[in-house]
Amino acid sequence: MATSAVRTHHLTKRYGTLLALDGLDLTVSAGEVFGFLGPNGAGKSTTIRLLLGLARPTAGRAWIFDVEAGDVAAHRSLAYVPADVALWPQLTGAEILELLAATGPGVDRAYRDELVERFALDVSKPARAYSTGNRQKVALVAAFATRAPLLVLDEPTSGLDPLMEQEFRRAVTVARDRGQTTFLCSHQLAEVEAVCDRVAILRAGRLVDVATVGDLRRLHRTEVTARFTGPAPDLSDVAGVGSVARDGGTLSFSLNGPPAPALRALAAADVTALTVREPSLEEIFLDYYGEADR
Ligand SMILES: Nc1ncnc2c1ncn2[C@@H]1O[C@H](COP(=O)(O)OP(=O)(O)OP(=O)(O)O)[C@@H](O)[C@H]1O
Repeated sequence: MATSAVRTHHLTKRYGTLLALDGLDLTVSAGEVFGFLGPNGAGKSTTIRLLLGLARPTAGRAWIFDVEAGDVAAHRSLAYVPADVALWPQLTGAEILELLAATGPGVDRAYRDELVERFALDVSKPARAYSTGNRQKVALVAAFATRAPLLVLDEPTSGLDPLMEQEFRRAVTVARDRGQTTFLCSHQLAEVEAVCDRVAILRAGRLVDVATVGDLRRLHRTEVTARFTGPAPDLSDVAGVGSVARDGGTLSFSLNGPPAPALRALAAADVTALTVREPSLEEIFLDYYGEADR
């Protein structure tokens, strides 16, 4: 049995002179929830199109469960939710779910009914009457109800309200419990942080990092607050310490790298309370790209 759900080797896509994807090497293990992040134009959708066989690579290769991406057989293993869901306008939600069930890799009808309830989807309406969020719900219900081993989700929750976002997270967890793999492309960093085992960060077509959210946090700055009595600890020239701010008996600073030098400096003062806050994925993302790139 294949242990990788998605594998790419030097996957490259060029549009004229633009290098949209530059030698991507990636392995997503079967059963993982994998986040695929990057600012606009980083090459995320290009990667997905290559994985689905909707575009041909300029160089390199990609496999879905060891089947060449683009091979019709690869489609039997996956369900896809595009960023812009287009549905047949004259068909009702229920008819569309039936149509997708007939063409997809098998469907769990009982679970599909449960998802329709959970996502509060009125399947009696024709698709032309659906809002963006409702179209997205139809595609999500259809994908989550399949037994496809791989779910490829491109910005699947951009139109969903916070309640539905919770249902989405729940459905991803159920998929993981069933052993399905989720490849999730998203700008909702809190969502990625909540559901993903690992994340890949892409920038200008190149892979910047692949790591667990925990590992990323450890690599990035932590925010430290220390309350003290007596003279303020001297943190000038302490390795890794930056953005020091003092407000009366409270000192806050950011810390990069090992905490030992900062702790030694704090030990010299009478510290009464210490809080250490790990960065959110959003802060890590901004560290990589800077505010201007968002
Ligand atoms: N068919 C195309 N022809 C020419 N250039 C393209 C084409 N498709 C994508 N590009 C370019 O390739 C680069 C990567 O685009 P892509 O859509 O993969 O980015 P993305 O990471 O999905 O961005 P977003 O978050 O905005 O969806 C961009 O510079 C884009 O303009």
